[in-house]
Amino acid sequence: MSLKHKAAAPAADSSLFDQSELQYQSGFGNDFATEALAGTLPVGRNSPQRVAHGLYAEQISGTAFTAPRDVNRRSWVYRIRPGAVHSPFKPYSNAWVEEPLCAQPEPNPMRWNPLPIPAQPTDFIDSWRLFAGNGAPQSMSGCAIYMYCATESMGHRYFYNGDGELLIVPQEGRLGIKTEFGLLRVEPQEMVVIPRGCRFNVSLLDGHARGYICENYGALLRLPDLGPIGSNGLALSRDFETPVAWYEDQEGDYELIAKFQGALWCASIGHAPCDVVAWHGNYAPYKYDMRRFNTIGTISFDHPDPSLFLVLQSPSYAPGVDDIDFVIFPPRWLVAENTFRPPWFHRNVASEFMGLVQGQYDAKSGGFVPGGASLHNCMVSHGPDAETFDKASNEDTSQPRKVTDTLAFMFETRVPLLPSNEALGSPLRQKDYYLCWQSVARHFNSGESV
Ligand SMILES: O=C(O)Cc1cc(O)ccc1O
Ligand SMILES: [Fe+2]
Repeated sequence: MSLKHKAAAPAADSSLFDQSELQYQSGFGNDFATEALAGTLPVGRNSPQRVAHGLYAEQISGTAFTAPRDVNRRSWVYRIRPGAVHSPFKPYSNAWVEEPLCAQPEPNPMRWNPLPIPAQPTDFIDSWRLFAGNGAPQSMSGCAIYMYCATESMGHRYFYNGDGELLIVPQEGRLGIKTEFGLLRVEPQEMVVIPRGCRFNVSLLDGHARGYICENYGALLRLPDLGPIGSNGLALSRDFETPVAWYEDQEGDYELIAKFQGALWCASIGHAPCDVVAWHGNYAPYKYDMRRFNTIGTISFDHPDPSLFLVLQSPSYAPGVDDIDFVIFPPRWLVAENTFRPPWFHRNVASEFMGLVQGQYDAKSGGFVPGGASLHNCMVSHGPDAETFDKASNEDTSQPRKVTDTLAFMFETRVPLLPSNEALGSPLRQKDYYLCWQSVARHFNSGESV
């Protein structure tokens, strides 16, 4: 049953995001305080007997009440109506959540072409396609990986995800995102994280939009420790941007769609859900411009492990082992001498789902295209294709070389990723992907040392 509300996006929506400078607060996981109406935030307490301006106080907890202070995340929001004011949720069926994961995945490398632009008008929420996943919302560990390709703004439809936080990586088309915590405009080369439970609405600012989503059921994404790198480097805390308070005060026919325990639900709601006038706390959406990543690599020899490209991690209970690593491969100098510079041939206990936002990835001469994806599961052999291998083994490594105009990324997971049946059988799947290694030549000569 689809309760899809066909109301068009209010005209004001696109102009909301037109402002060249939306305001953001800086710093990863900071304790923010922001008000759209001066004098709203209570001073010295969270829940006064009566909140200023006749608002309601509501706490949104993203971690256990008793989580250690350094990982404890919660925010207090002061809103026109409490979140509970909506009609009961009813099942909302939509193919993308019902799509099963393959129970018996094959140990083959896999690669897909980009999702085409849908022929039917499709908004952000209806456009998700499940590609792979592991774990389960019920155990609060693991993830699901989707790709989206949408042609319509969400209008009066809002969404929240009770199963996990959403890491969204746009590949084409800017997104204007209204959230309970304020407005975000996100463009390709940026990424955005919407916390579990946060209500939001996506407008398309460029006609259509395509990208990747990692739904994280487990521990909240955080910045990694830097160890011997020191106090600066990789993604810098100050470059993470969280919106300032913004609210809509509209009555009308709205829909609130929820994802909860692997199913979609829909409730009607008589007002626009982003009615938070002020908030404070450290549980809120944030975006990050990946062009700001301080990429660190070797200045001597050898190709380091890609953990050096880690932006955010969702830690597991095993020390040093993450449920999810979000890793990026931005433009960078390659200077390693007497080194095979691109990614090496390898097999990895972790499972690697990759996407390409722009340009060419340095391990592949073709086939891995912007908007496409690849999956190299636990211990599946992969690495540079034959052409890349030949080129890199003959490159003059006494000269530095710059890798430019490129941005690839990887969702790397601790447990194997089960591809969806839809992804396995999709016409987008490059069934001939394995061929890119079949012409890797035999050079063995027992009489020569190099
Ligand atoms: O292309 C890949 O497979 C991702 C990757 C990149 C790299 O530099 C080293 C290891 C690795 O898995
Ligand atoms: Fe790899």
